[in-house]
Amino acid sequence: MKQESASQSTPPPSLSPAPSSAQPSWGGGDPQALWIFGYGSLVWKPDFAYSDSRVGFVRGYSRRFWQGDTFHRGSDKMPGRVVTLLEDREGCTWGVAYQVRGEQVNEALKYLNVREAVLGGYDTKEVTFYPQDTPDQPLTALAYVATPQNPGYLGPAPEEVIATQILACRGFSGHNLEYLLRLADFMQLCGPQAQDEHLEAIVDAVGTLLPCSYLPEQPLALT
Ligand SMILES: N[C@@H](CCC(=O)N[C@@H](CS)C(=O)NCC(=O)O)C(=O)O
Repeated sequence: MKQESASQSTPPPSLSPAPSSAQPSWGGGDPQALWIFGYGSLVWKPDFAYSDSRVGFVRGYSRRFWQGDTFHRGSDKMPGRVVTLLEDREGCTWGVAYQVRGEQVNEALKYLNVREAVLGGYDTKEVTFYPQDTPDQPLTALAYVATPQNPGYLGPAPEEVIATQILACRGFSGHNLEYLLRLADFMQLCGPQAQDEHLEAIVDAVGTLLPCSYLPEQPLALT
């Protein structure tokens, strides 16, 4: 379901995946393996054992801070804002895919079921993941996506409103601002080809709302 025009760039031609002849594989050729795609807190805090990881992207989805969170980064009275994936033909979302193998598979799924589904309202969805270094060898991965049907879903709001909510919320995993900035840090590390205008607009709005957070280029001369 397309709820707003695409606002994220797709990867440059050099990163575009190979023609459809390249078929995704669940475990990258290893029958005992499973890839799990993270695009929010899983990017910096997977908190499950894995055997391999890849930075890369999924196409056909845009990341949006449209999921409410009353446990990790918010409370019942003040739900925080965390990310989900919005189906968007022109969308491209960067994140990290983690390969779990053997006993790691069940351990990871049991852990994520509690963290993402029970506590977060996310469902699982199969996505095609394109590793940054080998986009012509896509992988099938499991992603946790919060759909509009889940009770915690908050849906679209102006980025300034989202920024205000993020600044006001904290939960059992920490402040909602930490969640936003850690994701922004990851996107910085991905390089210039990884753009997320929605995320950038929220970070800019936070900067406007928090002028005291402005750090001058040069260290202040302490008098
Ligand atoms: N499913 C997305 C988003 C996951 C996400 O951010 N989930 C929240 C649950 S509401 C979480 O685990 N938060 C832990 C934290 O904020 O430290 C991902 O793959 O990263």
